[in-house]
Amino acid sequence: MIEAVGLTKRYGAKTAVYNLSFQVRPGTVTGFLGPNGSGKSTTMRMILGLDAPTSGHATIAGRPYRRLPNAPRQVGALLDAKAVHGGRSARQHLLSLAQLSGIPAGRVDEVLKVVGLQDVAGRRSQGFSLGMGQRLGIAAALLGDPQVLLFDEPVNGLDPEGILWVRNLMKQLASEGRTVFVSSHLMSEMALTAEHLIVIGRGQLLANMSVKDFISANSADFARVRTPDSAPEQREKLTAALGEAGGQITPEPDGALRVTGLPLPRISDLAHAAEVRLWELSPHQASLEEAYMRMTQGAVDYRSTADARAGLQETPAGYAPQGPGPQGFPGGPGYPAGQPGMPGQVPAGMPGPGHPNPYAQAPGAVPGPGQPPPGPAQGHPYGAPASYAAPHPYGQQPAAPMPPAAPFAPPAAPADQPTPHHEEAR
Ligand SMILES: Nc1ncnc2c1ncn2[C@@H]1O[C@H](COP(=O)(O)OP(=O)(O)OP(=O)(O)O)[C@@H](O)[C@H]1O
Repeated sequence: MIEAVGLTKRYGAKTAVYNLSFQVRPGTVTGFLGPNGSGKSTTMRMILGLDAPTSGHATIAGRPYRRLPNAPRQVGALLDAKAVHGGRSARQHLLSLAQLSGIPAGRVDEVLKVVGLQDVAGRRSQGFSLGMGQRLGIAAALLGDPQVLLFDEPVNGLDPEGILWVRNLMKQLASEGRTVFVSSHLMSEMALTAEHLIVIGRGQLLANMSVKDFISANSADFARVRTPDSAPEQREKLTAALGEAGGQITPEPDGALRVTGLPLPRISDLAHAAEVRLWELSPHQASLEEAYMRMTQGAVDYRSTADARAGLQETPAGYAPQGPGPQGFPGGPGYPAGQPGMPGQVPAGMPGPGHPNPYAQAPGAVPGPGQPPPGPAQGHPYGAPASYAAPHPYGQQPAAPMPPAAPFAPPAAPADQPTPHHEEAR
């Protein structure tokens, strides 16, 4: 199990992670979601002992990573697939990692097969595509057959076959009783891969709950209603009737109406009473992506000008932006003990009032209790040391039965291709 307790990380004036507490349990895939810059990588680096927390602590199997006996044999991680010596072949790279951790060389070919790189194992990794680099990083994480695995954006750059393979691999690793903690920006993918979610925004915990609960807590159920396209007056009549009955109606781009606040039978009765024919009356629930966008909309640092959230509904009624949150939300039932409740616990730099998410709507946003003023720059270089290579684990057990991936059709690049100096410097 991975546990974070009150994790806080400041880089000078920047609070990257604030008072983050959660547990990642074995046996399920736990997704780690958050907008760009929300602190996911920083959190993973603190768990892996690569960054020192400003306060709080993180443990794996009850101990800080650096105090784990045989840490490299217990924990595997993919943090940065590019942290590979480009002049080495995939096999050489894995062999050097294996040697450092006392892993038998035979394990290298096993993991190369698992990730589908056996046919390009002799190629220099500088010629690898993004997806091949990801596979090599995953191979390194699996090298020690570890019980605890952390993957930062493992499907980055993978094609659909690769994404499916990663999904199945994560699930299999979890089904073997391992702890699998995986960050991703692909919400649809996370919905298929993870059972549990930890969502952060601007370094703070936004949700810690099952995918199912996350979607239902963040989605306003709505009905789609369509009247005959050839009769716009019917649509207007229905809009008026539903509005009078207390429904909220939003036109959809295809001419349908999105109705909230009225149950389906009531909509049907109102349409009947108004003598409006319906071509469609269907119940809908938001996808994980929509639920995620709704939850994090006040905690996004970097946003495109064409707002992808256009068309999303306002915060659903009953979302309880003030007072106790829903199950698993800050201040709500099931929320992890020791987390700051809502309101008034928003640290400096967090969104202020008016944002439709739990933190942003907390009245009187103030620095967190006991939060010291920003300290001097911490001087933790973000890119150093070689990140995913940090925990190069190995378990003495025989290799876990993992499904091999389809091998790559190797690109035509000679194995002895000279390595430009600047590439080596990566
Ligand atoms: N070494 C550092 N020095 C200063 N600021 C840093 C450093 N590392 C991270 N940060 C800042 O901390 C915040 C969190 O960054 P982090 O990389 O952890 O986010 P993330 O959720 O992993 O982002 P992404 O999804 O874009 O990878 C960002 O604002 C980032 O700029």
